[in-house]
Formats: sequence, C-alpha cells, structure tokens
Amino acid sequence: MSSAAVQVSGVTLLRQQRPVLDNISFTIPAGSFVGVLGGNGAGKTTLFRTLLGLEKPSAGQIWIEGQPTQKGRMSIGYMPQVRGMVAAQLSGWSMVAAAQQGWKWGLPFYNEKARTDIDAALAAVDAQDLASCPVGSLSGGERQRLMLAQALLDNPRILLLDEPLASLDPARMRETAERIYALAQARGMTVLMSTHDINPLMGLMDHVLYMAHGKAVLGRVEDVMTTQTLSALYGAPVEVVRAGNRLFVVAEGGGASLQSCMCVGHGA
Ligand SMILES: Nc1ncnc2c1ncn2[C@@H]1O[C@H](COP(=O)(O)OP(=O)(O)OP(=O)(O)O)[C@@H](O)[C@H]1O
Repeated sequence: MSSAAVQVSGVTLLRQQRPVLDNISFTIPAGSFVGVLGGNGAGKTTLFRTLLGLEKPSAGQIWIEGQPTQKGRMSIGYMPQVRGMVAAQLSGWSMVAAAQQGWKWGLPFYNEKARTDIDAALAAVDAQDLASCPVGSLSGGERQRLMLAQALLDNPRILLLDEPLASLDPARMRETAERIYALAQARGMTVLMSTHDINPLMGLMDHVLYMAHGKAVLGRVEDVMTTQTLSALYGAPVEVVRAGNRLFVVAEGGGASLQSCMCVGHGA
C-alpha cells in the first residue's frame, strides 16, 4: 500500500486568468479512501477533471499510478456530478450499459463479455432489481447506485466520485458511503469522494483533501480539520468548533467566500 495512486505536483489551472487550482501538490497512497471537501467553487470538480486528463493544467504534473495522466485511462472510474435526467424510459441496465467503453446512448449491440461486465457492475451495487426498471421511475438514490455501477465498469483501481451523496437523506448517505467503502476494501481501490457533508465518511476515510481558494491540503482528519490548518488554507480566521461528536467550520465575521457553517463529523 505504499505506492502512490495519484501524485499531483505544482498543478495550476487558470480560468479567465484566475487560478482555480493554484500550485497544488499532494500524493495519495494506493488504497486510500479520501474525502474531498471545500465550499462551492473550491475546485473539486475541476481537480477531478484534471486528474482524468479532461482539463489541461497550465503548470505542474500529474501521475496516475506512476504514469502521466491521460484521457480515457481505464484504471480510473468516474462518477460525475451532473445528474441531468436521462431518458426516462431507459432501463437501469441500459443506463449502466451506456457507459460501457465510453459509449453514449444507443449502442445497439453488446457482446457476451460486455453483458457480463454490466451485470457484474449492477450486482456490485445491489442493483440487479433495478436493471429492468425505467430510470424515470427510480428514486434519486437508486439512480445514484446505477451511476456508481457505471463508474465500476472496467474494474477501475481508482474511483473519482463527485458528490455521490448529494440529495440523499442522512441514512442513505451513510449506507452509500459504507457500500463504496466496502467495495473499495474488497477490490483494493483508491477512492476520492467529494462531499459537502463529511459526516457520512467519518470512520471510513483515512485522508481529507480540503480545498479553498485554489489551494489544497491533504492529511488525516485530525490534522486537517483544525482551526490552525483551515485558517492557513483560507488565509483568513476560520474556527473549527467541536459540538458533541461533530465539528463545525465557522468563518469568523462571515467571510464572503467561505461557507459560514459547514457541519462535519468528529474524527474517528
Ligand atoms: N466550464 C467552466 N468555465 C468557466 N469557469 C468554470 C467552468 N467550470 C467551473 N468553472 C469555475 O471554476 C471554479 C471551480 O469550479 P468547480 O466546479 O471545480 O468547483 P466545485 O468545488 O466542484 O464546486 P461545487 O461544490 O459547487 O460543485 C468555479 O469558480 C467555477 O465557476
């Protein structure tokens, strides 16, 4: 477990002359389970897209399992944040199948191996019973399970999950996080999961990657989720307050670009 799954070195990415990623560096050991945190617009999605080779940094380098990143790498599974409604009449099986080998809707033929892989991905997220259901009839949580199945196609060694817990109720959040964790453990996958609520990941993740103002800090929960570390990251006074077994990140004086109160759990 000592090899690096993801290495980011001095990466800067500009949008309209503004650094969305500003000279960030971190190394994620293989097999890690990482919660990626940060307010709206902190750059979480941009980071994922950059790791996937879909966005080109203006400076810096990225290695995935020791190789320079490149578009279409099969070792990475990606669950994007966008959840536009897919064709409502599409079955769950067809929705997962649509992601096979990067094809979009309407691939007319799947060979036996492709069918087996799709069935296996559905089984991995306990979604066999959703295979024949029209996607339009499914709940948000059920659709998210299908999206997770899509990300598992090709048996990736690294999973990038962009807000997979969004719009789930608290019980489903924890259940989904545990499902992903169990899959990662069983398959030895490295997981980076962005979220606005760290609670469901408590006791599961071994690292936090906290992003703000284009900067990022990676470390253990108890090292990152501190007043000192987050104040340094934001470049402004930020207080991490414990209340029972929960943590709150509070911007002193209501800083404009910081979530005024983000509820997070107490480090495991
Ligand atoms: N296609 C784009 N063109 C221009 N700017 C963009 C584009 N996509 C994102 N941005 C900007 O880049 C910044 C980072 O956006 P990003 O989506 O990576 O943040 P995020 O942390 O994922 O946010 P959220 O939690 O709201 O999803 C934001 O200021 C956003 O407006």
